Amino acid sequence: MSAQSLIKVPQAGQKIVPGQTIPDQPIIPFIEGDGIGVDITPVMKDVIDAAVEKAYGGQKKIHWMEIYAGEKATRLYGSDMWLPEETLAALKEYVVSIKGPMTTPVGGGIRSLNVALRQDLDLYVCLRPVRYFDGVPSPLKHPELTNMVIFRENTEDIYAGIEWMSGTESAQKVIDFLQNEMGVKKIRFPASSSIGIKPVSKEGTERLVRKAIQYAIDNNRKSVTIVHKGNIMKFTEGGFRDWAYALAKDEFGAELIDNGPWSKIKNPKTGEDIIIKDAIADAFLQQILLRPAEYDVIATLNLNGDYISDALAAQVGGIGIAPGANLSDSIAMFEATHGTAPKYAGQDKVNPGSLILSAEMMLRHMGWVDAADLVIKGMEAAINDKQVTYDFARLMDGATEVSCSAFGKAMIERM
Ligand SMILES: NC(=O)C1=CN([C@@H]2O[C@H](COP(=O)(O)OP(=O)(O)OC[C@H]3O[C@@H](n4cnc5c(N)ncnc54)[C@H](OP(=O)(O)O)[C@@H]3O)[C@@H](O)[C@H]2O)C=CC1
Ligand SMILES: O=C(O)CCC(=O)C(=O)O
Ligand SMILES: [Mg+2]
Repeated sequence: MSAQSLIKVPQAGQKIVPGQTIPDQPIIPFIEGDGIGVDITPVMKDVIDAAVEKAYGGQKKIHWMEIYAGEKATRLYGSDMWLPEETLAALKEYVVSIKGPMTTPVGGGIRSLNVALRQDLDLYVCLRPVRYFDGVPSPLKHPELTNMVIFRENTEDIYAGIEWMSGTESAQKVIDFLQNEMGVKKIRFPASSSIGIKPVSKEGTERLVRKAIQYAIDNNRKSVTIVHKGNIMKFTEGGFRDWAYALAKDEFGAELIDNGPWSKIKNPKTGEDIIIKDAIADAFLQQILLRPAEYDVIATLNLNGDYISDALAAQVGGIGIAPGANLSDSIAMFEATHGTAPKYAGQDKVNPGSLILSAEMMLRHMGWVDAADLVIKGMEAAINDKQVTYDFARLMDGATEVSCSAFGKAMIERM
């Protein structure tokens, strides 16, 4: 890694320090992102600056600090510098940050930088709330019934990227080990198989499920559903389910309903029951379409969570307004659910809503609730006035299609 420093720390502004009051003038690092990052990131900053200015009349202000990863980093630091050391250091030091999407090639090439960031910073919760905004076009008759919050495990599973390419010495070694030492007889076509490993741990499951249940308690939600494929992958996905139920019992006092496995917790803050239940992933994917009102907080593994995120986003209008956060116990890095949408890059066309709503989550995380509320108000009003980007305009009657930047302006005018 290069020792050169390209990050310009803003002259004014202060670091956010975990456990201390958020300063009025925090420095927030941002990664622009590849592809449509160049379109959506500046719009997100403008909208957030306007909301903060309007909410606090200049008393509070974000000092944005650009840090680099992905293709932009390779242009600035050198051709193999996808994730410079100083970027990682800044994300750790400044604690709260936001990023645009980054490209991961299919098949060969670099491994996901997004996954690398989550693993290096141990951002074990991927938090993705899915809610409906009035007026947004949706394929469902009652999209407003979809109101779920996904807690996706963010550091383990097949997503950890432990795999070996077919035909390599390494793949052969693993196959030999499995066949000769572990008695595995079921690898079909062993001479040409690539092999991947799926680690799922008790600790990793427990810390994720603990956060999901605590969220349900703090936000007065009705249920937590553990989504897994534990009938087939018994010790990984099945382990996730069993450890999750056990944690609900041991740490939150969950009691079995009838003979189980469903259980319930009395919310200590409201006295209401929170149902702890589970669903097998394939059945869950059809039920969220047919009976979405029955699901609330979702706790799931990494790959399931990836699929479920985009599927649920589609139910409420698509990944143009699907926000998210990656969280550890001390660091929060916000990012949209969608990727770099390369065919639209640089066209000022796509919906900046996902990244703006990710920043809205960031404002709430900082306790800047008035500014966050203004962001929601601006978005609701722009959609209500049918001033929307192409993704909504193509499905709405009487809409005016506006550009990415014009949607940001439409939001600001309506705060
Ligand atoms: N966290 C991250 O950084 C992520 C990165 N990626 C990476 O992004 C790259 C591209 O992935 P891909 O599979 O094409 O998925 P994308 O999410 O980038 O795009 C898929 C489709 O979703 C729609 N879409 C995405 N973003 C928006 C937006 N802001 N506004 C409106 N519509 C949007 C577009 O649909 P339509 O064509 O219908 O207009 C687009 O073609 C890959 O390299 C992938 O690895 C993927 C996901 C997350
Ligand atoms: O890292 C990537 O390229 C894809 C990640 C992704 O799809 C997600 O986290 O939702
Ligand atoms: Mg995804």
